Amino acid sequence: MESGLRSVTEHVERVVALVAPLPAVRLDLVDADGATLAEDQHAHASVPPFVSAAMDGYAVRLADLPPDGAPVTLQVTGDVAAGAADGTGIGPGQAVRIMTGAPLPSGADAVVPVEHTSTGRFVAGTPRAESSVRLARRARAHVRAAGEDVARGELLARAGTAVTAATVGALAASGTVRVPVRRRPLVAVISTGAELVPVGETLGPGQITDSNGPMLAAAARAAGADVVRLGPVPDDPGALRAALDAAVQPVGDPAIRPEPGAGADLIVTAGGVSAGAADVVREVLAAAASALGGVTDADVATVAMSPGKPQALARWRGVPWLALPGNPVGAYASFELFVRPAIDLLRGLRGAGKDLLGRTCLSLHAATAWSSPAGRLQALPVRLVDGAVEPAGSHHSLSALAAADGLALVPPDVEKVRAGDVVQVLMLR
Ligand SMILES: Nc1nc2c(c(=O)[nH]1)N[C@H]1C(S)=C(S)[C@@H](COP(=O)(O)OP(=O)(O)OC[C@H]3O[C@@H](n4cnc5c(N)ncnc54)[C@H](O)[C@@H]3O)O[C@H]1N2
Ligand code: MOO
Repeated sequence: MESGLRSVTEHVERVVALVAPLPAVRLDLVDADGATLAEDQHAHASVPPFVSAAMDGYAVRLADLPPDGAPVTLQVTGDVAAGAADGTGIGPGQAVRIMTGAPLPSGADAVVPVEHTSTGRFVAGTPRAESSVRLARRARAHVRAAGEDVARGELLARAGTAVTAATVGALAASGTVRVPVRRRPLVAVISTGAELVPVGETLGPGQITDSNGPMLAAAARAAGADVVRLGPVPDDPGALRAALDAAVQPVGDPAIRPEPGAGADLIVTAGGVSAGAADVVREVLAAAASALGGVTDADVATVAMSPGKPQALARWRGVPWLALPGNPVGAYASFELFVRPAIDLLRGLRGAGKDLLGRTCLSLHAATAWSSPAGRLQALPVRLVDGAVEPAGSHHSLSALAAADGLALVPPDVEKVRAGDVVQVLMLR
């Protein structure tokens, strides 16, 4: 480790100490996708709720069908469509037309698919004309038992997992209406820098387009957060303080943000955190002890990583604030290493805050050699080639990041990665 630098692991620990899971709220299931379950979810009801047909065909009594497979002619006494109420029953020598998902008539214990009967096929929209059908016993009964898909009381989804489309489907089917969840956190993204202009605006001399703001907002959304974007703010402490205040103002839809007075749950700034004369984040953090207030728990550090060395943590009016460096690749690497774990923790995801660096790494072989700075964890944009990885471009360039499939995380004590070495890769897509 380069002397005087804080390890990435220690910085992650400080991030983890700054944030806590959001409180659990009850949301309508249909609004809960993307939120995290706060309690295990069990099926309230069986799926299907009744014994039903698994095929379009005829409901029959196996006792009427010779075990040797010889065909028989049965009298067709009725129709049962999906959605029909119970009531139809069959007796000896009888069959009824039945559609997939319809309740099996009392007395029936098998369904013979229509294509294996003398009827051949049903014509949609045409009423039943046949009064009898010839068919034979099949190997399978084509009947779904009640609860075959989901048994009442069965564990369907665990606390600490995200509500996915599949979770919504399984819970809706089994009678869940509202769910206890931790909602998507609201992350305020603020880019700082006098040189920045918003996307789409014409650049004047010395100006560049704010790319960190849109990039970090996209990354936060992909990590399961909602985002409010502020700035870019100039290198003026008053302007930054105003943006930070705007971030913690109540915002949004009360249906999904039920706590009264809730603003951002996490603030992320980019830029202004290193040694420059106009480094506005440093300036606002340094005023922590002054009468201006707002900032508490300020913690400025140089972290043993490359890129992304200058970092800071604080609270703004109580809300956790992660200050990332302005260099775009450093800002992105900092997002993956520090902001994503904070979002995971706010969401209350299982395992969040425990093994943060190991969470989505793959062990992959290096396809070529590259060097890594002594004493710093290297976060290098890499691309996949035949299952191995190589640098995606020149080390700290945005074009390399755009081409990258992942970030190779090379430990501080490794200065040379050789072709064939195994490296840990945080996958980005
Ligand atoms: N004397 C020293 N100078 C620097 C050090 C140091 O230790 N001593 N550290 C360097 C490192 S490493 C980094 S990283 C940068 C980080 O500095 P800041 O966080 O203060 O970032 P800025 O100075 O505001 O910007 C750095 C760079 O990134 C561009 N930038 C900033 N914001 C955006 C944005 N939203 N979109 C696109 N590009 C952005 C900015 O124009 C600068 O080129 O400091 C080094 N200097
Ligand atoms: O920390 Mo800076 O992001 O190395 O370039």
